[in-house]
Amino acid sequence: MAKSQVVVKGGYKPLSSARVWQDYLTMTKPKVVAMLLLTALVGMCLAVPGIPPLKAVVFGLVGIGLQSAAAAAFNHVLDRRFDAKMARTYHRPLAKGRVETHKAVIFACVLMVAGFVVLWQLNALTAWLTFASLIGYALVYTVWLKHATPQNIVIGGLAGAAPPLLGWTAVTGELHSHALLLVMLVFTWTPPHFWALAIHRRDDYAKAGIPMLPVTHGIGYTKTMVLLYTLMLALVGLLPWLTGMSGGLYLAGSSVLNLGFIGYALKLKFADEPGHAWATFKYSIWHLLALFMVLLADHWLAALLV
Ligand code: HEM
Ligand SMILES: CC(C)=CCC/C(C)=C/CC/C(C)=C/COP(=O)(O)OP(=O)(O)O
Repeated sequence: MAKSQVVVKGGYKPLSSARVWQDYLTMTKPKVVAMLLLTALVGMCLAVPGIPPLKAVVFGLVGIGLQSAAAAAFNHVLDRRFDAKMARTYHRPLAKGRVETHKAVIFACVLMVAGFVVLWQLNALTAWLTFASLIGYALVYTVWLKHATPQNIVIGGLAGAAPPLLGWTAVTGELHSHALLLVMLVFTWTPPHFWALAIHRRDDYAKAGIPMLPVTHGIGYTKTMVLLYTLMLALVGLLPWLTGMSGGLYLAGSSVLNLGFIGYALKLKFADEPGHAWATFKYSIWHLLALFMVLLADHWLAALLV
């Protein structure tokens, strides 16, 4: 039976085109890419005093979005056998065999090339840095780090942390220390974001033979690491204010958000209850969304006040 067919009474029926579209969309990890684009957009806005140029915003978001989606699709291809072993991922299009591997590879390549060409219209620096992030996630993390060390997501997290810098260079064509501060924020946020989920899904990762921290070092140790990284995030979170990049609104907003994250991590370590690791993971997503909104609000407030 062709993989694009399903068994029905009396024969086979092709998958509906809506289902096929849905599968290709799923391969791009749309919610993750949306969050990556938000951090890129904030990087673009913080790079200049007023509103960034429309061409840089549109081409930058489209290009970074296409390359991120390509990286996610490559991840689906390369991880399909591991995805098939985990309850969270066994229903994915490639793991289930609904999309054939060669079609997914072509899809990812088209997104990758299109994204590169779009970013090239802006500047070579952004095109190459974004491509490096794609390689970092799709190859270095997915193929090697993920299966090699429990520090996989710490090192691999650099690719996911890059979009604020990519947004910044899309607008200015140059690297800037303030853009690197934004990268540091996402980089420090990633371990508690992921390890909270990995605690919740520990048995899944063990079954698939993936050496995530709760599998190799135990849940108690991972909870300690989550707490330490939330404390580190609170310190890194002070840097935008200490360096004069952001003002009082940012300091107040980020402090509330970071203290909230520390609160979740403390409860996870010292007063855990069923479902709290999952709640901590969910909080991490709202935390990052709100943190970048606060950075933006603070930046525009400063522009209004001068
Ligand atoms: C190496 C770094 C990272 C790892 C290993 C990781 C891992 C994961 C995993 C496994 C999920 C799926 C959870 C589920 O079962 O629903 C997830 C969800 C999510 N991640 Fe991450 N993540 C990383 C970095 C990032 C970054 C940098 C961002 C954005 C800036 C991000 C944003 C999100 C969002 C928005 C979701 C929710 C998606 C949904 O609800 O479908 N992640 N992450
Ligand atoms: C060009 C650019 C900015 C690239 C970065 C692209 C990108 C999609 C980064 C997000 C990181 C992420 C979702 C990791 C989870 O992978 P996983 O394999 O551990 O999770 P899974 O088991 O859910 O697939």
